[in-house]
Amino acid sequence: MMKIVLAPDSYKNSLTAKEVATAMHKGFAKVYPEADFVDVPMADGGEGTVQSLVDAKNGQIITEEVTNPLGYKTEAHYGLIDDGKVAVIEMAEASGIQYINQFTQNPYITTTFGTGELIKSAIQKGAKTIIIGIGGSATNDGGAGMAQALGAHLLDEKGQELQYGGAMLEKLDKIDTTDMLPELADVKVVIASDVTNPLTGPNGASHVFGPQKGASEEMVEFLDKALSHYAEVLKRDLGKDLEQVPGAGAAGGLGAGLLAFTHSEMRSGVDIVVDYTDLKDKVKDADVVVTGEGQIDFQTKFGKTPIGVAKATKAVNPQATVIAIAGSVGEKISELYPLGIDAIFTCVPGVEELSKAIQDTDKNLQQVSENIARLIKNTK
Ligand SMILES: O=C(O)[C@H](O)CO
Repeated sequence: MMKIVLAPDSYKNSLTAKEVATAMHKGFAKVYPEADFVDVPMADGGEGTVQSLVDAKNGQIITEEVTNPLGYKTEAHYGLIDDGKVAVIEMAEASGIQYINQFTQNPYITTTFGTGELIKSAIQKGAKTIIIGIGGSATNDGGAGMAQALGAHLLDEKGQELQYGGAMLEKLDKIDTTDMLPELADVKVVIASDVTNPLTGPNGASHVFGPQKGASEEMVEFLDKALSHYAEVLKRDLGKDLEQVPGAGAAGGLGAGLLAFTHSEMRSGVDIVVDYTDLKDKVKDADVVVTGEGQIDFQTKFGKTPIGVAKATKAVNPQATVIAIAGSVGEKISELYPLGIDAIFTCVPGVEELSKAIQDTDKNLQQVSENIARLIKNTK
């Protein structure tokens, strides 16, 4: 029997990954009603990762009141899967750039405290592994707020707790971890970072991502020095030398903070999702694997979902046909063929307003999926 696996990412501002998979499934089922279908919502550690993993694994969404980057209360969500043993968190839920605007943005004071509160909530509910997608942040605090929410004391010369924000790190004199959540010792943190920048320097968090969070040139210099000082104290007090580690500069240095204060490792986001959804097992006897994302172009090769799905499939089943369907197909997609995607299609039927294309995505995806299935059937 024909086996067809539908393993797309979400289409941003349009459909969740589960909804995309369902639309593809419906289109293929018109031509192959008897086929063995497996829908696997996918993600790459970015926006939508919590929803995709919760959908793929029949998990649960948890809502918590936490501190937003500006210090106000907000509601944020994370996921629990595998009977609550694994939590899935997107840091932007609590500490993302959507919380600031041109009037309120100020990376001197924005904090990752809320991300720490989400981690704490998950641990208190029994999670032993935390998958955390980092990026899209409003912060430049090196994950200091996150560490404080988990009980670390970041003290100044007078032994006073540092206030929120990246600028305060300049005053850091001592780190005391004795009051940190004891359960942290048995928790593994798996970090999916959106970039590989180091913590400091010209390619570091402050220089590259500070301006988008409201840092002027002068602020960038100050924040970079503050993070460098923070890195020195992390090295001295926790024995972790993180300043130039790839990904340490992600999410305003939250990468460094997680590596310093938790038992953690950085991995490619899509590889994490491939593992937790058992994708390789599901595709190993598949005839056709369909993946996709809202916009596909040569940049997809830098760790986006379709390439992760294609590589995972070809590693265990080189004979399978891997097809990608996207809303928009951009430049140099030929760079994706040697990486395992056999053919790429757009689901947009013609020149039209973006809003219309977004509105019709479900219908259009079904249509193109049916057409692809008809072609496959005809050539078999
Ligand atoms: O949050 C940020 O600073 C950017 O997305 C890079 O991680």
